[in-house]
Amino acid sequence: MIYTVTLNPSIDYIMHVDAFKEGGLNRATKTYYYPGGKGINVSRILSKLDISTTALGFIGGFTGQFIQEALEEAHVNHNFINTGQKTRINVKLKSSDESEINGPGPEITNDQQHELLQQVDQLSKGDFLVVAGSIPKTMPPSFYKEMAKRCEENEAHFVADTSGEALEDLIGTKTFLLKPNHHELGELFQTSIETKEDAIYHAKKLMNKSADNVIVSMGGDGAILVNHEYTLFANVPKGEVKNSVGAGDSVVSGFLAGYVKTQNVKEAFAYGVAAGSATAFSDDLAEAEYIHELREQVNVEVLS
Ligand SMILES: Nc1ncnc2c1ncn2[C@@H]1O[C@H](COP(=O)(O)OP(=O)(O)OP(=O)(O)O)[C@@H](O)[C@H]1O
Ligand SMILES: O=P(O)(O)OC[C@@]1(O)O[C@H](CO)[C@@H](O)[C@@H]1O
Repeated sequence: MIYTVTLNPSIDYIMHVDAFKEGGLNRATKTYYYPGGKGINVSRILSKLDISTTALGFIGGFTGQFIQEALEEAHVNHNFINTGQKTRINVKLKSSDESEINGPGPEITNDQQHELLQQVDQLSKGDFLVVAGSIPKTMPPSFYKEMAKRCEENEAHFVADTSGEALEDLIGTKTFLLKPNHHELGELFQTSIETKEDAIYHAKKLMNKSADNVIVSMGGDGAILVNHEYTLFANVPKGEVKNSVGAGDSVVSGFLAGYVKTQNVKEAFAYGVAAGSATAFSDDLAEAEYIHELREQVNVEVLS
């Protein structure tokens, strides 16, 4: 089973506005509501790809109720802890540019944190736990590391798509996959990543003997994967980028779906990149058929 954790889920409220004017009255031409948060997105795509998944995390209020109902409609299992406070709404404004306003999220008590850790303790050997997204301010940045340690004890695979202090904290902790984008990797090592060589050098530093695989996505410039056997580069398919929300989450889902189906890291990597681009070229998260179609356009090169 692949479990995902979203500590700070959201309703993603997508607003399309022609020629947005700051400080003026703008009227949206189209609006959409989606269940959001990075872990939830990973679960939604896995489910589209017929991979069994359960979404965990904290949820509450009418917004939390909406998310649970939307996940049920999409046949995504969930087992959230109720915070008794409203889950946030994140605004994604699509005009000539994409702008995002993400809410802060609720306070999570020590008891609620403990309850989530107890759920993680129930994982079995071979399960996957994917943690992705921001950590609410009332929780320690080391919370992901605590979950990773518990996964190691249970022989479950730990996967993280995070940045900043939470990512730094995972260096030296056993993980199956880390997936920063090149900006997040640069920020971690206080540098700017301009080339794939820069990305490879710093991905290896992040891998630091304890991560099995590190993927660094570089938007339209492709992606690299390093592990203890080889270094790979994947191109991205060509297309019109419509939506970056959830593209990074799609890379993680595609990789895991490919890995669970084939046990082959190269194939999983190609599938992850195809899934990322399929979402980037769609209005919402990608559909399975489109991911399969784009997979044919992704070539994985073994660099060393
Ligand atoms: N211009 C593009 N052309 C094709 N694919 C793209 C493009 N931009 C992004 N993608 C796809 O989306 C994936 C993730 O993009 P990116 O590297 O920007 O990660 P991210 O910043 O984590 O994503 P997100 O914007 O969802 O947070 C890429 O690996 C690629 O598959
Ligand atoms: O505020 P966070 O937790 O960093 O990111 C949350 C978020 O922007 O990430 C997802 C896309 O990756 C969206 O569904 C959601 O709104």
